Amino acid sequence: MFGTVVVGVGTAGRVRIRDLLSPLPSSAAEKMTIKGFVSRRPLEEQQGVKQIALEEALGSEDIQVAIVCTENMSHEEYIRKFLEAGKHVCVEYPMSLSYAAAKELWELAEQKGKVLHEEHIELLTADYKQLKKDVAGKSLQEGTLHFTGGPVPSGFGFMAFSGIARLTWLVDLFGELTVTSGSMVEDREKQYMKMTAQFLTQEQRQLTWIEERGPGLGRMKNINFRFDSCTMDRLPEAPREPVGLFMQDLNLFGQKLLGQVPPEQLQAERRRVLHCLQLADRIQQLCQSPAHSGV
Ligand SMILES: NC(=O)C1=CN([C@@H]2O[C@H](COP(=O)(O)OP(=O)(O)OC[C@H]3O[C@@H](n4cnc5c(N)ncnc54)[C@H](O)[C@@H]3O)[C@@H](O)[C@H]2O)C=CC1
Ligand SMILES: C=CC1=C(C)/C(=C/c2[nH]c(/C=C3N=C(/C=C4\NC(=O)C(C)=C4C=C)C(C)=C\3CCC(=O)O)c(CCC(=O)O)c2C)NC1=O
Repeated sequence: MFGTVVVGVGTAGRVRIRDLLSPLPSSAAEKMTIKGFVSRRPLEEQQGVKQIALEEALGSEDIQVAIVCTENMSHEEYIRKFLEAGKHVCVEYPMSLSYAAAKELWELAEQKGKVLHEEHIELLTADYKQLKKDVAGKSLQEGTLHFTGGPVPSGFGFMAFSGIARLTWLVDLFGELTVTSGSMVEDREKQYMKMTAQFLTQEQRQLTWIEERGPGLGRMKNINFRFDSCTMDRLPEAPREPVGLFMQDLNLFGQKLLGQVPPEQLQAERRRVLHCLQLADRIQQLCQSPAHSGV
C-alpha cells in the first residue's frame, strides 16, 4: 500500500480525499491509503481525515505519495519538496507556471526514481472522448476553441497556464503546434481578461485559442473546426460515465505507481505535458511584449 497525503483542501483536494476514502473497487486506486492532509490553514478533520504538518508528511516513512491540489502558483514548490523527500507526486494541472520549472521537476523525478503525474481530467470527460473519436481521420483546415469562464482567482497564474486544459485539447486532437501570435486584452477594474493565441499545426493549418474570463461569464467551451469533409460547430454530447473524472485519473496514477503503464505511454504523456507548457510560456511572452499588449 502507498500511504498518501492530499496537499491543499479546495474543490479538487476535497474530491481527492473523497476518492481515496472510497476508491473504485478492484482498481489501482485501491493501492493508495490516505494518511492525512496538509494545509497552510489549521483545519478540522476533513471527512474523518486528520491534518498533518508539512514537515511531518515529508519526513514520514508511512507516506510514499503526495497529491498536490493547491493553487497553481505553489505547485512547483510542493512538487519539489515531496520529490526531494523521495515521494511520488500527483499534481493537478498545470504542474508549474513555466516550462523551465516543469523540465527541472521531471528531471528531479527521474533522478529520484519517482512517479510524477499531472492530472488532466479534461481528456477524460465523455464529451471529449466522443470529440476525439469524431475528429479522428478528418483533415483540419482551420479551427477555433473559445473558452469562457468566471474571473481567475489569484494564485492561478497567467491565462495560458491556468487554461492549459484547452491547449491540451488542441494538442491531443491536432498534434504538436507552433505559436504564431499571442495577445491580451485586460480591464483590471472589471476583472475582465481575454487572451487570443494563434498556432499552426504541423500541416500548416491555423488554430485559434481564445480564453475569456470575467464576472458573469459561464464556464463554456465553443468550438468551430472546419475539416475537408465537414464543419463541427458544437461539442458532441455523450452520456456521463459512471466513474468520476478525478477517480479515473486516480486510477491512472495508481497504475503508474504499480508500474503498469507502458514506458511509451509515459514518454508520450511527458512529451505532451512539456510541449503544452512550452507553448504556454511562448504565449505569455508574446502577450507581455509591449507590441502585443492590449488595452
Ligand atoms: N476544480 C476542478 O474541477 C479542477 C481543478 N484543477 C486544479 O486543481 C488545483 C486546485 O483547484 P481548486 O481546488 O479548484 O481551487 P480552490 O481555490 O478550490 O482550492 C485551492 C486551495 O488552495 C488554498 N489556498 C490558496 N491560496 C492560499 C493561501 N495563500 N494560503 C492558504 N491556502 C491557500 C485554498 O484555500 C484551497 O484550499 C488547481 O491547480 C486547478 O488548476 C484541475 C482540474 C479540475
Ligand atoms: C461549479 C463550479 C466550478 C468551479 C469552481 C470549477 C473550478 C475549476 N474547474 C476546472 C476544470 C474542470 N472542471 C471540470 C468539471 C467540474 N469541476 C467542478 O468543480 C464541477 C462541479 C464539475 C462538473 C462536472 C472539468 C471537466 C474540468 C477540466 C477542464 C475543462 O474541461 O474545462 C478548474 C481548473 C482550471 C480550468 O481548466 O479552468 C477549476 C479551477 N469548475 C466548476 O464547475
